[in-house]
This record gives sequence, C-alpha cells and structure tokens, in this order.
Amino acid sequence: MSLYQRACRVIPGGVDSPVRAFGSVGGDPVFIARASGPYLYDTDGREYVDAVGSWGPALLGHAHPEVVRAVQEAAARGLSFGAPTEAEVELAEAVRARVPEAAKVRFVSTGTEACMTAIRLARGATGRDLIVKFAGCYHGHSDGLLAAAGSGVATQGLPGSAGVTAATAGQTIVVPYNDEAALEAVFDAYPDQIAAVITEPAPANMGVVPPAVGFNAFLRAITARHGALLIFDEVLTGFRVHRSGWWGLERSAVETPPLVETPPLVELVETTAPAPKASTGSPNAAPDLFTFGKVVGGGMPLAAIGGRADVMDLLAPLGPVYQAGTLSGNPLATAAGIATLRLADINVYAAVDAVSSDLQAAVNEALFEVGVPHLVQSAGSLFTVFFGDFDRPITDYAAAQRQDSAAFARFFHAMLDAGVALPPSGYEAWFLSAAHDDAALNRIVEALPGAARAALGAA
Ligand SMILES: Cc1ncc(COP(=O)(O)O)c(C=O)c1O
Ligand SMILES: NCC(=O)CCC(=O)O
Repeated sequence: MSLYQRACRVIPGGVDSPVRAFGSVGGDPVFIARASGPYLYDTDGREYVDAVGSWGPALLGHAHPEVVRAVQEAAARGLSFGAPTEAEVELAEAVRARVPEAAKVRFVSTGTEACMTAIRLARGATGRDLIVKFAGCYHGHSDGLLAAAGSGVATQGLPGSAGVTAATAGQTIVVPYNDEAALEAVFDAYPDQIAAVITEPAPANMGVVPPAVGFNAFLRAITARHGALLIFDEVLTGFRVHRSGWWGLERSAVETPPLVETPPLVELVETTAPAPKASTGSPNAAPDLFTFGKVVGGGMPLAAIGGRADVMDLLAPLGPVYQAGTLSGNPLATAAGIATLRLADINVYAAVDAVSSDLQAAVNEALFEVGVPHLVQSAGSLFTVFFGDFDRPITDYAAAQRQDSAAFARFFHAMLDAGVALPPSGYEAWFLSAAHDDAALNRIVEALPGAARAALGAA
C-alpha cells in the first residue's frame, strides 16, 4: 500500500489542506520527508527543486541553519507557556519597524485566524455588519470569507463552501477585483452598513493578478469616505515581496526611485501611531489594519493582525472585541519569526527578485519557443504562468478562470517528472527563495523545454 493510500484511510483525501491534493492536475500528491535550501526530498529519497516554498513562508529556503537553531534553542527552554514572553515583544517590534503603520500587533497561529479577527475587529470598531471582499481573493477559511475565495476553492471550481449559513454568507458582499464602479455601487446600495473592505493588496490566490495602478489608493479613499475600515491581507505578500510587504513596495515605488530600497522605517514609528481616523486617500495612504502570516512565522504556525493603535486597542483585554489562543505567540514560532526577519535583509529580497525575474523570462522563452499560448503575470517576486490565449492582462477572477487547466496539468506533471515541484494549481503563485542559487535555477530552466512540449500536448 502506498503512503498516499494509507493516508486516505485515515485522513480525508489523504491531505490536511486541500491545496496539497493533486485534484486539478491528477495523480497522487508527493509525500515529503525533508527539505533543505531550495530542495525537497520525498519519502523515496527523490530530490525536487521547490517552487512552492511551503506556500510562502520559506523566503530564506528550507531549514535555514540559523532559523533551525533559534527554534531548537527555544524548544529547549519550553514549548509553550500560556504566558507572555519577551520574544513576542521583540517580534512585534520587528514587525512595526518594517511596517510602522502596524502600530500595534497581536499574534495568532494562522492567517485564517488573523483575517477572521481583523473582520471582527472592523465590525466592533464600526458597529456595522457587512464586509466587502473581492472575487478570487483568499483570506483563509473562516465562514464569512469563503465566498468566491481563490486558492483551493478556485482550484476545485467551488462557488464557496458547504456548511456556511445563508445568514453568514449574506453578510459578505463579493465584488469583481479591480472594478472601481462595482465597489462604488455597493457603497451606494448599503449606506452606513459596510464595516470593512478586505483585499489582498496584490492578489495571488486567483493566480497573480496585480492591482491596477491606483486601485489600492482608491480603496483607501472610498472606505475612508464611507467610514469603513480598509484591511490589507498581507498574509502572502507580507515580508515576501519587500521588507515591508506589498504596502512597502507600493510606497517605495511612490517615494523612492525604482530599484532603490526604502531606508529602515523605525524612525517613522512615533509619528504614524495612532494613524488618523480618516485617510487622505493619497497614493501611499495606509490601510487601517493589516494581516500577516507565512514569512512572519518563518515556517512555524504564526500570523498577526496589526494596525492603528486605536483600533487594535479594541481587542480584549483592553476592549470589547474578543480574541484569544492557547498557542498564540508560541515561543518556537516567535523564535522562527524573529530569526527569519533578522536574516531577511535587502540582499535577500534582491536575490529573490533576481531569481524570479530570470525564471519568468526563461518560462516565457520556453513556452514561446514551442508556441504554447500563455501569459506570465507578476507582483514583486510572485508570479503565475496562466496557460491559454489571453490578448490582454488578466485583471479579475472571471478572466483568470478562463485559463487552460489541462495544459497547466500537463506542464505541471512534466516539471514534476523532471524534478521540479510547482504549486499543483494554476490559481497559485510560484514561490522562490534566497536559497535558489544558479544550480537550482538551472535545473528549473532545463526542465522547461520538455514541459512546454508537454503543455502543448506534444510530449
Ligand atoms: C492572502 C492570504 N490570506 C490568508 C491566508 C490563510 O492563511 P493560513 O493558511 O495560514 O490560514 C492565505 C493562505 O493560506 C493567504 O494567501
Ligand atoms: N495560496 C494558497 C495558500 O497559501 C493556501 C495554503 C493552504 O491552504 O494550505
């Protein structure tokens, strides 16, 4: 009996998260035994160059020795105390140093919890019930956020999830991404009822679909005008696309010349907290709340909500919005997060950007060479290869759903056979790391021509 068959007897679908199943590409998922730098090793000892990066956290590559040491040292001091620790304070300070607008930070264990809490906080702060999300954006699997969710829900072609009550679903309004008029219409239709707009400021869960220029600033302006909060879900982009996340990347594009890193932001902290209640709507106006996950936990279960001090202070025990967690701010997870952020300097981001743009160029070239219709879309170092005939950029979920999933599946399996692990869905971003050196990149590049022929159906 294979390990997968064994797994299926005791675990639904054999996986603990649906995105790990090979549902849309076919075949059995690969079981991983260990990972190091840019490489994964399966239970048969086979090596793969990894472009999944644990779905985002592995910015430094797998099992970075300093991160592992930090976790081992923390483990030796005790696994969990259920009491505050200095490491939580240090990690919150590190987050705020990179994102000063996250004036206060609360740690939880998953991105799902972070987004769920941000929504509750927005409702508590405004006294309103309705939430607006964008079709194709994924904000974790809490009931209210599963409508037209991207990621695994998109991969499975589901409109949402069974088990969500009509009452809950009815409090989430779904709007097409990048559609200013649709959002205007929703605010007009529900005056004084919308608590928050939640967005991935650079969506990567319907494949990478970057925001139109000015779209995030538009979101800031319209929410401020209507007294709703704006939530940037940077669970995926935070500390991955830039030292200060997508928010930092957009701001640095506005404030500094291209290719110049923003200076350390610590000195801005005191002037920006608490942030003003109504934003100016300028191109670099911050959201009220952020959610972070993935990189901030360095591969351990950790995520965060951060934002305006006056809003964050509504959380219990200071305020009436309840949020809790036995393992929140866990000492092993905070140790991994601190070590990861300490190591993630501008050289790390420059390395990830460079390997990402080299790989995007190589993928384009290999697919053009063979005549495979496709479109590569990127947001920072994140990118997706959409298979299919696209005569214009993909700007929303409806367009992303027109991709040729069968061509992707053929490409995916040819890459896997050649020892390259891609996310098993065309609705996901490829994740690279600072450990992807020339050797790792070359192995991906060498696999491309064969996979391109396979995508065409000519393998
Ligand atoms: C943008 C975004 N938000 C939220 C989540 C949920 O995070 P988690 O899987 O840690 O619950 C994810 C990914 O899973 C994500 O990509
Ligand atoms: N981009 C999609 C995810 O990161 C989801 C991971 C998971 O649910 O396992």
